[in-house]
Amino acid sequence: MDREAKNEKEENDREREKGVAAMVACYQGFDPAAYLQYNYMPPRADFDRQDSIVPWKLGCLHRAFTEGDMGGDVLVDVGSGPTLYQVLSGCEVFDTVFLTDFLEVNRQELRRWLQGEGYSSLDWTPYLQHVCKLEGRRPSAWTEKAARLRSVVSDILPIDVHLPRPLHPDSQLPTAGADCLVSCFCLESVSPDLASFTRALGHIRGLLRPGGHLLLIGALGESYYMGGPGVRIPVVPLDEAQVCASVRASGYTLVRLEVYTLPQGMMVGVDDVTGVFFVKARKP
Ligand SMILES: C[S@@+](CC[C@H](N)C(=O)[O-])C[C@H]1O[C@@H](n2cnc3c(N)ncnc32)[C@H](O)[C@@H]1O
Ligand SMILES: O=[N+]([O-])c1ccc2c(c1)CN[C@@H](CO)C2
Repeated sequence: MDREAKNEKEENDREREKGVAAMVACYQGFDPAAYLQYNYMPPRADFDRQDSIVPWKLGCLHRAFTEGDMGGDVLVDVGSGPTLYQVLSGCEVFDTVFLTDFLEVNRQELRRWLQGEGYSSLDWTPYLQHVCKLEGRRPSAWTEKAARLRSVVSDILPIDVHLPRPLHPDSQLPTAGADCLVSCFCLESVSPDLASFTRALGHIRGLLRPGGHLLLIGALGESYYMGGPGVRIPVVPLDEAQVCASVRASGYTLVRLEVYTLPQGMMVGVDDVTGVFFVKARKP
């Protein structure tokens, strides 16, 4: 690499580090309870509304986890935040689940749920009941599903998707890697730009064994969201083509893309998201 190219690379690296550091600063005010209130209560989480976002997400995850092409023991959720919906189907398929997040406040929120009912900021019962219905079980089986999830969560780990190795080396992940990754509204919400989003996809790919699957849910057309009162967090605005290109450029085979377009009733003033994507991909 000649001197000029080396200088340009060093400048780009410095810019990238500044962008990532700025994102870290944005997240210092993240408020798990407020975030749950904004996004995981009606109308966005209304199980009686055909056009509600959360039932659409749960349907995508249920189909992806139960269509018969997944196997193994270990599921890792990347950037869990204070939410559990993303592993309610997967916990029936995998015997070991790792939840992960960058912030201790979110890891603490998840630990509170693990302690038992009534300790967490949101009542996840309607979610558990809805996924039981998707599985053809009676809604009252939600207590069995809650017990199953509590039994398979192996640890709640710190993670940073901007590191080439996002998890700490002694995180007890199998050497070969996880059998499945799920990640929802994380990478585009923590990356300063598209290149960083794509790089983070590459970093988490290293957590996955060859032949393992990635289930990715994220925001389309979003430039910011509120992570709490007065906590405005910038987001990389993505379109479908960029999502597919980044998934492929970071070394996955795209299995399918599903897209949800927000109706007016789902725009509640906490972000400017216009759609949600669901990607099922595979590490060759
Ligand atoms: C929009 S929230 C998504 C939460 C949840 N997965 C969901 O589906 O609602 C983004 C999450 O990314 C986490 N995060 C922030 N910086 C991160 C980083 N560098 N690496 C991994 N996660 C990060 C935040 O703490 C937050 O929980
Ligand atoms: O409607 N939802 O289910 C929902 C859930 C979480 C989030 C959004 C929408 C949109 N903003 C992202 C942050 O980038 C977080």
